[in-house]
Amino acid sequence: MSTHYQALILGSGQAGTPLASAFAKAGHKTALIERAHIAGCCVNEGCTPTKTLIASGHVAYLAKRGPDYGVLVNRDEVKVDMKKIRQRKRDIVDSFRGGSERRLKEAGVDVLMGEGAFVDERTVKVRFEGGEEKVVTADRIFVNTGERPAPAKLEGVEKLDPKIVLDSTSIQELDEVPEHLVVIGGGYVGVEFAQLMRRLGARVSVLQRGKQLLPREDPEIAKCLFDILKEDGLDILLESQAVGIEPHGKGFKLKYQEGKGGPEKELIGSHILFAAGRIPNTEALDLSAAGIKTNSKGYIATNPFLETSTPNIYALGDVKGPPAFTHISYDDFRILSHNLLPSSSSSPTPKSSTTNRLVPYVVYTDPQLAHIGLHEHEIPDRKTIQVAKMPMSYVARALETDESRGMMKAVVNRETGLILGFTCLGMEGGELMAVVQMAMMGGVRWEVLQRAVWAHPSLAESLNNLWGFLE
Ligand SMILES: Cc1cc2nc3c(=O)[nH]c(=O)nc-3n(C[C@H](O)[C@H](O)[C@H](O)COP(=O)(O)OP(=O)(O)OC[C@H]3O[C@@H](n4cnc5c(N)ncnc54)[C@H](O)[C@@H]3O)c2cc1C
Ligand SMILES: NC(=O)c1ccc[n+]([C@@H]2O[C@H](COP(=O)([O-])OP(=O)(O)OC[C@H]3O[C@@H](n4cnc5c(N)ncnc54)[C@H](O)[C@@H]3O)[C@@H](O)[C@H]2O)c1
Repeated sequence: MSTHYQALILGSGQAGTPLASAFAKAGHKTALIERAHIAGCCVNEGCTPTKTLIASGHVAYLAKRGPDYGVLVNRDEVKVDMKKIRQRKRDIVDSFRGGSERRLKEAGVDVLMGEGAFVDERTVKVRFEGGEEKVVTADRIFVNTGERPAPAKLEGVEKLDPKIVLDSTSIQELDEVPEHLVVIGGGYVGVEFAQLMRRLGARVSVLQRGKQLLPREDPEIAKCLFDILKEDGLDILLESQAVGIEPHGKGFKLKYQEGKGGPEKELIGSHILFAAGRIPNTEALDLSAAGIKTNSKGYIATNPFLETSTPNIYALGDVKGPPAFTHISYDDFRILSHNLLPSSSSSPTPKSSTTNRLVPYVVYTDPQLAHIGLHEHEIPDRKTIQVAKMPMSYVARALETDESRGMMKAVVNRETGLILGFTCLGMEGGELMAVVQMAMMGGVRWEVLQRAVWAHPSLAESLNNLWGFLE
């Protein structure tokens, strides 16, 4: 016999988890189906653990730079304890996940720890670990099943010891620093882990297929990050493609083509990290049984109200395609709870949607790469805009801290003075970007920021000076 729910959530991601609590608290009979762990990728294998590990990497980096600040340590004696670093990461993840589990329980959500698959547009079958199954039906179904790392695709990879073939999840469980880590892919995952492992003491080589790191970023910013990572001792091979791999001692020999049409070369490494993108968790769902359409890349197609092609089925977070960020998934939760749960306010508000949503993000390299709005290359008519660029070495706070690598760049509308986009590759770039985000949200012209009184010596103070570079 099936159990009927008013709201059924598939996947405990960054939208589904709070949505389940919100529905349950509003008095709806609600269930959440999760096949691996409550709180999804972000908490268990994404943002939380990586930013915790990166904090250890930052301390290692600063410890080695002690003498630059007059703090006398022997650079060569700075050692890392990978088991301790991993335990610190595990503890923080456990505590965050525990918080999510507790909130679901307190809200009265039925949590079903198993894999969900559609039977039809109202029915889902849950398969539990032991093989038992349960059928549930629901008035509304929300899919928040996220993505996972694209599988390692390289001729010969199956012959390697699986312990040295890593993805963004397994690399976080290493108990020692790799001797020579080769990273395939220079996207967000690739650059964050590459710099982290270098700081912890590994030799690191990055193979990036495209002609710049982080292909979606402004080329000038990407080049600036490239130079910073090179300065930190990373080998970065652009326009390079892995061709094949074979076991070599305890590690491997990687054959790759360097540069477009360049010669075939070899690289000896101890561990290989595949960071060449992520794929949606949709196969297990049997979407066709519920008539849910996907786009050409396999992501669930939704309209701006997050409705799928099947009435009363919604998709949230990464499973509906990029941008794939926790805060975007969380905003999907906000949109649906606003549209579907009656508000306590007496005056009705318009339906929320994803239309014109601002998408800020931060890549947690050091310095951080933070961005919001449009890039210069995304604006078709160059005559309508003005661009300002300023090196971080003009920022007093960055100089005083001796973390002045990087640059910032803003794009404004020439006529209205409104800010269209802002990037900061600089220390605490995410915090500075948030200041500009506020201005963009409020429709504040750049001149207002130029004239504002900012506390000295804050990073925000640089917003007095940046606009002097508008060309
Ligand atoms: C290494 C790494 C670092 C990242 N760092 C950041 C960062 O710093 N900042 C940021 O904003 N974003 C970051 N991200 C991206 C971020 O983690 C995701 O955008 C975020 O987790 C949103 O995911 P989601 O809500 O779509 O679902 P997810 O968090 O992916 O959760 C989906 C859940 O669904 C479950 N599931 C899948 N299929 C089924 C099924 N059939 N039945 C039941 N359950 C199922 C999965 O087990 C999972 O728990 C990072 C990602 C990675 C990999
Ligand atoms: N700080 C953050 O917010 C953060 C951190 C990590 C991940 N994420 C999210 O996760 C998403 C996925 O990140 P990702 O880095 O896995 O994917 P990605 O798609 O951003 O980057 C993959 C990179 O690999 C390269 N590539 C692909 N195939 C290759 C090959 N065969 N050889 C060499 N290079 C190859 C691509 O050119 C690209 O640069 C991101 O887009 C982001 O939304 C966010």
